[in-house]
Amino acid sequence: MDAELFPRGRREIAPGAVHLPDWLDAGLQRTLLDACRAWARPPAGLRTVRTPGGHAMTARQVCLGLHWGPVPRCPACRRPVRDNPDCPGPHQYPYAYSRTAVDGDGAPVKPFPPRLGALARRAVTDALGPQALPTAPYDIALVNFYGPDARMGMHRDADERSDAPVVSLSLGDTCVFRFGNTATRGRPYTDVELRGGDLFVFGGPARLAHHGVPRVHPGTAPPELGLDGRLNITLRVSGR
Ligand SMILES: O=C(O)CCC(=O)C(=O)O
Ligand SMILES: [Fe+2]
Repeated sequence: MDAELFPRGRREIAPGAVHLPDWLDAGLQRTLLDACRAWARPPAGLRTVRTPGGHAMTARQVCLGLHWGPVPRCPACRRPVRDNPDCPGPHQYPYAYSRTAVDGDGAPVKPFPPRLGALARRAVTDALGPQALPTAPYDIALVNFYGPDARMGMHRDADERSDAPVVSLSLGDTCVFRFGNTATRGRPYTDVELRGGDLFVFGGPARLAHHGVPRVHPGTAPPELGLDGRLNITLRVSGR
């Protein structure tokens, strides 16, 4: 028997941030995993992202719709513009969206599949209600693959021009998802266990909250799925 001591149900982690356990049924998890495997293949496939500081992110990533990644450093001062607001260089942000895998093989980004847009709208409706649906369509997917030692540091999803809720789907291994506040990368935050099949949506006052993945629990994926590791699919509206 595998009874939960504390049954997992819908939980509001912060105003506008909702965790819905077991939102994806086994068939949809399988379908999404197969699709992720296809999206991960070149051209414009899975890559290692380097931060503007030069560090390699441990979660590897592939983008659909628009490619998210670091822009080259400012040619004038060689520093990310975020660190030097007076820099005369042409770049405004250390990360930006582009139509090609600029920090990968340079190929055009794969198109955003309409069925992911429909899934995102269903997710927002279930988590936050139909009034939270954006007028603009969902048009960006980031697929993150986490091996046993991969993590993601605290950050905000702040490169979009839309305040539409972010939709996050988990497949495979369980992780600790840290959901914090809009002001700092530190406390207060809440650690949420995200398992394969779970949905997490953050919008409204939580849209620009810091969040990250401090830990993945290797070997916790449901064996029947056939995924060694964790996949996260993050769906966003670019507002372009
Ligand atoms: O893997 C996750 O659950 C979070 C991913 C994330 O925050 C991102 O891609 O911006
Ligand atoms: Fe994020």
